[in-house]
Amino acid sequence: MTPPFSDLAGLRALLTELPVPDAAALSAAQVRNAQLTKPAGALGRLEELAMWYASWRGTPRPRLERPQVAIFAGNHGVVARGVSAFPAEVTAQMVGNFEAGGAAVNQLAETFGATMTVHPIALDRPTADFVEGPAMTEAELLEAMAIGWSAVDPVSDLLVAGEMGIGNTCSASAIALALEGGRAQDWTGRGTGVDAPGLARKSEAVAQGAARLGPDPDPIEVLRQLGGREIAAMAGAILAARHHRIPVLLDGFICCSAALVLHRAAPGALDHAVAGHQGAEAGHARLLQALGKAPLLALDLRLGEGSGGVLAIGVLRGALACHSGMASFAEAGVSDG
Ligand SMILES: O=C(O)c1ccc[n+]([C@@H]2O[C@H](COP(=O)([O-])O)[C@@H](O)[C@H]2O)c1
Ligand SMILES: Cc1cc2nc[nH]c2cc1C
Repeated sequence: MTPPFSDLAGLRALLTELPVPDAAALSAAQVRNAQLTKPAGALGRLEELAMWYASWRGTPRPRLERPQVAIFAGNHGVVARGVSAFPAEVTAQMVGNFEAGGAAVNQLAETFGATMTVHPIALDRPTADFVEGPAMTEAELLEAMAIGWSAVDPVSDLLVAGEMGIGNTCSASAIALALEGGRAQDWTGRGTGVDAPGLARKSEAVAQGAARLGPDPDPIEVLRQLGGREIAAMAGAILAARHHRIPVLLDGFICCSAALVLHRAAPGALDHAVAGHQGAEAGHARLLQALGKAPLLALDLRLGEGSGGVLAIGVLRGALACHSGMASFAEAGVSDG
């Protein structure tokens, strides 16, 4: 679907008029939750999860039928500094692997019944090295965000935004540092497994890139200056999902850096999103704290591709099956204490 913005002013305007959850569906779901055959609260966070989902879908007894995974790929100029364990050509090679069905996320998407689309963005045109200057022009940022927006199928009932991009943990760390502050080392991890000298180069690049922006930078400008195309596309996709009232399961460190941009640009911009997992990348736990999100899973993943978000579909599906399928005390003839 064509994005309803063609310039930064239009994008900023959208962030001020975000759809809100359906209050009537939420209260009906709360009433239903209280009547189900279990001790109050016994399904723990599954109860919250089901009611959250009901509120965004506008129905007290929802099912999850059309989950969508959208994977975005981009290349990064900063890779020339030796900040990744892998060369940049792996990005395009993995896109081929996604298209052929051979990546981990293909198997996970199939396991959890999600459709999957792959969106390589200008792989032959890496972003500029963000240590030296802006990673993207305004037009490039808008193009990438529009690709993300358009990738979201309005009839889907769940979105997982995933990514592939050699060097993108460096970009994600710089975004986090610029928006949250602290020390570059706190936000910088090993990504695909860079060695100690590479980690030192990466941390230095993160520090220098964020320092270029000065204190309290504008979040959308941070995305343009330090982001990658796939990160901008994920931000566009998460925003589109909000527009269509499609709940989102966030993936790993890079996905969460895209989410952070929206979170800082507009309070509540991630109310339709839940953290699918907490990964092993240094900085992800801190990033989730900054987002105020508790993860559903913690499996030490550090893959990206949307993998942790897709795995969490199973948890959400379980929550919805209980909420929408269980009998009430009255229906089952069980004394409600
Ligand atoms: O999602 C994560 O938390 C995550 C953590 C570490 C690595 N990755 C993936 O690894 C790639 C980036 O790693 P790097 O070392 O090249 O910056 C990129 O393709 C990501 O999908 C992803
Ligand atoms: C092989 C490989 C697969 C990936 N999937 C996501 N990021 C990746 C990085 C590499 C290097």
